[in-house]
Amino acid sequence: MELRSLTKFYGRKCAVSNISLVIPPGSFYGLVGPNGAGKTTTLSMASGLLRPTSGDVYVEGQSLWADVARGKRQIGILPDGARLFDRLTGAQLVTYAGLLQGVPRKDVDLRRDELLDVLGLSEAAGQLVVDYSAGMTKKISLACALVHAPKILLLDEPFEAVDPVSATVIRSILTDFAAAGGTVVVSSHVMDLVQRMCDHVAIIAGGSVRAAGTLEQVRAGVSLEERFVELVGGLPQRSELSWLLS
Ligand SMILES: Nc1ncnc2c1ncn2[C@@H]1O[C@H](COP(=O)(O)OP(=O)(O)OP(=O)(O)O)[C@@H](O)[C@H]1O
Repeated sequence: MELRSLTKFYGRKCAVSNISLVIPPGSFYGLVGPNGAGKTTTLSMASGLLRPTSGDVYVEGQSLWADVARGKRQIGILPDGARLFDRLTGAQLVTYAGLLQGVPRKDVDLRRDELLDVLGLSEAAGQLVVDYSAGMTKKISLACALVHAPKILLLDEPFEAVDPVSATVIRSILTDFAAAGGTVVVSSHVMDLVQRMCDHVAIIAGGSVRAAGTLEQVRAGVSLEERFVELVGGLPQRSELSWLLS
């Protein structure tokens, strides 16, 4: 997958400016950056959810935005704060996602049950998604992203609100997926996690790429967190908050 000169304006606000990234097949790619850096906007444009102001995304050399429906069949998406059909049960939602992607009914049934089991959601399968916790919602969204067996996974904050056991399960699913030749892109604020999990990383700040490449290239001999602070800027001066501490 390749992002070429992606730019997004929201009205007069430039959220993403000329972002280009080459994401090699089979890579586990981390997208890190401070709040408001443009990670969600970038991932949304890369997933076919948000039309770029300019630039394009190429999947296996073909323009995503020339035929979004075709591109989306190859991509599994975990959008940040996505609106789900949350009056469906978890099982119904995954079934719906699979059928929508054209997966045969018997395969959907099999994959859904396996995904719910692996993600620890079997018991909640018959519960409405609106009644799920934040972590359960994240996991059911991930099941929806995986059910059509895409080649590329674009996951916005997949570990946010997820308990440590589920996070380990998700990490191992993603690692196996990448080892089998699939491409995974995750955004995260957790540097340690990205450093342990990803083989490539891009640091984004202020809507543009500050560093990108293999983890080792970007780290340049220090920890990812140190490199991040170095590139994004130092810690802001904290006011005394005397009113809070008195
Ligand atoms: N729909 C929108 N309308 C206007 N501005 C927006 C919109 N969505 C995002 N922005 C702005 O674009 C910039 C990038 O936002 P984005 O959500 O892509 O950042 P992010 O890196 O994902 O942040 P976070 O880590 O906090 O989730 C921010 O300044 C944000 O305020």
